Parts: sequence; structure tokens; C-alpha cells
Amino acid sequence: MAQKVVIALGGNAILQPKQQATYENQLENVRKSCEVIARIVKQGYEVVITHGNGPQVGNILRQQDEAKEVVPQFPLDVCSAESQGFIGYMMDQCLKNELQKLGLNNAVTSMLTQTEVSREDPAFQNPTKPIGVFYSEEEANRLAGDKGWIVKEDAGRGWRRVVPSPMPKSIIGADVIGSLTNQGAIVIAAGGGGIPVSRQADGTLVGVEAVIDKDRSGYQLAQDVHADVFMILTDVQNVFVNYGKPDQKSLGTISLKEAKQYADEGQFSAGSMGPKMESAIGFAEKGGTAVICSLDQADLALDGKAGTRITQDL
Ligand SMILES: Nc1ncnc2c1ncn2[C@@H]1O[C@H](COP(=O)(O)OP(=O)(O)O)[C@@H](O)[C@H]1O
Ligand SMILES: NC(=O)OP(=O)(O)O
Repeated sequence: MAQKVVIALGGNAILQPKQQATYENQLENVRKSCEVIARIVKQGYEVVITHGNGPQVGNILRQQDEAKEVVPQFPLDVCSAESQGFIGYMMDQCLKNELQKLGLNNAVTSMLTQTEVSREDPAFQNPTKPIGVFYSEEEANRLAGDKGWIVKEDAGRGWRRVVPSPMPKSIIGADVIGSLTNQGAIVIAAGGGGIPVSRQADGTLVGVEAVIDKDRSGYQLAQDVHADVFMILTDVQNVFVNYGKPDQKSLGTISLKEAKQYADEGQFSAGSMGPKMESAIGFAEKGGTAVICSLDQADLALDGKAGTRITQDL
């Protein structure tokens, strides 16, 4: 039987920190990602894709802010939906095109997805999710003062605005995503972690202002669709211990025990590698294989020849 892989693609792979946020730049990055994903499909894997939206949703908020005298501002959950919509569109189109180049005609569909969170989540008191572009410390502090933002340093790469990132409780429509996948479709879902919503006392859903971590939602999605492999594609080839220090060490295939030990030591930053490793460990604990690697090495990493790989039994 074909192996099922959930691929979580980083928002930074769609827009790199030093690139201008033009549509053309993002489309080209998505095209390159889809070229790799199409090769994975060609290898015979069943694929479900999720993606980040940190840079994009931050830019949408900034556009709104700059235009607030002219057009009313929308809440953050709606901005999340906007980013999911435009990234889903680019991905759906690029993947169809890249599959066609390989002579494949799998059905591809992008599903606008809501993810349930709790309004009581402690994340609302401690924002950790970096969004938008990077600033110098001075510029970030100025913007924080002017606009009431909370800003934090992001893994040695500069300063960014941060927003609350509650834990996903459930992916709404995960059963539909699973059955489409089982029928051979490639589904793009829960982009940007999914649009954050909470369930009210009467059972109805309502939007919540937050940005969910796509690695955490991807982990939930991977369990929901009974994936064999959960693969997180980002902008580093491997996970490191002592990251950014002279003695940093790249991690290849590691045991669950080793991964947990490094996480307990605080080796992985909140808002970047932290949620990736937490999700990878969770997935491996449930018996699956978790892989964290760079986009360009995704197919090698699936074969165990690149990236950081965590499995229950070594
Ligand atoms: N221990 C670590 N090993 C590798 N990368 C790390 C580590 N800690 C923090 N990082 C940072 O995590 C970043 C990837 O996380 P993030 O920016 O959230 O990616 P994405 O947008 O691709 O999901 C890397 O670019 C790196 O700077
Ligand atoms: N929503 C989310 O996790 O986005 P990034 O992957 O861009 O940080």
C-alpha cells in the first residue's frame, strides 16, 4: 500500500526573509516547492500538504494598517483566511502544472480550513508567533511603541511582530480531507495552521484573532489522515543543537529519547524550531516517522538520506 505523507511547508519557503514580497517572487518559490512535491507524488506517495503564512499574514495586516484611512480593517482570523486563500491558489495551480510536466494528472484541491482553538488557551497571554517582515531591534521597538505591537527577537534573524498562537484542538473537516486523500486526491489544507475559530456554548463557530502554528496543525492533520510520515520542510537542512553557536551540531537520524532530551534542554526556539520539534516528537511517539529538512532535500530526506529524522524504534 502507498505510504501517506503530510508535508508542512514553511511560510519562509514561500517568501524568504530577504526577498521582496511581490506576488511573482512568492509564486516562483511556490512553483519550486511544487516541483519537489510533484517528484514525491511521482515516487508513489499519497500526499497531503499544509503550509505556513507567517510572512504573508503579517504583510496583509501591514497593508490594512497603511490603508486604514481608506478601507476598514478586518480581524486577524479573516486576514488568516485571505492568506490561506491566496497561498492555496498559488499552490493548487503550481502543483497541477508541475504534475502535468511529469505526465501525472492527480486531482489537486485546496480546502479553506478552520481550526478549533480554546479561547482560554494561555497563548493569548503570551504571544510567540512571529509574523511579517524582520526589523532591526530599534525599528521593532519604535513600531511597538507607535502601533501597540508586541515584538520579539526571532531565532537570531532579526525582530518581528508576534501574535498569540493557541494550540489546535481539532481540524474542522479533517474527515473530508482524509476521504479525498483516500480517493487519490492531493489536498492542500489547514494553511497557516487553519483559520482560528472557537466553539461557543451553543456549538456554533466564531473567528478568533490569532495565528496557529502550521507545524502543530500539521501534526494534528497527520494524525487525522493516518499518515505514515510527517515531513516539515523549512529553510535549514537539519535541526541543530547549540544552534548558531560555534559548537553547533547537525542532527541526522535520532531516537525519540534523544530528541526529547534536547527539547528538555531548551535547544529549540519558541516560534520557530520549538513547535517543529514538539510536533515531530509527538508524531514519532504515536509510531510514525517525522522528518525535518530543507525543501530542496525533501525527496532525499524521504529516503532517509538527508534531514533530521525521528522514529520510535531505531
Ligand atoms: N535548533 C535549531 N536548529 C535549526 N534551526 C533553528 C533552531 N532553532 C531555531 N532555528 C531557526 O528555525 C528556523 C525555521 O523556523 P521558521 O522560521 O518558523 O520556519 P518556517 O517558516 O520554514 O516554518 C530556521 O531558519 C532557524 O533560524
Ligand atoms: N502559521 C505558521 O506557522 O506560519 P509560518 O510557518 O510561516 O511561521
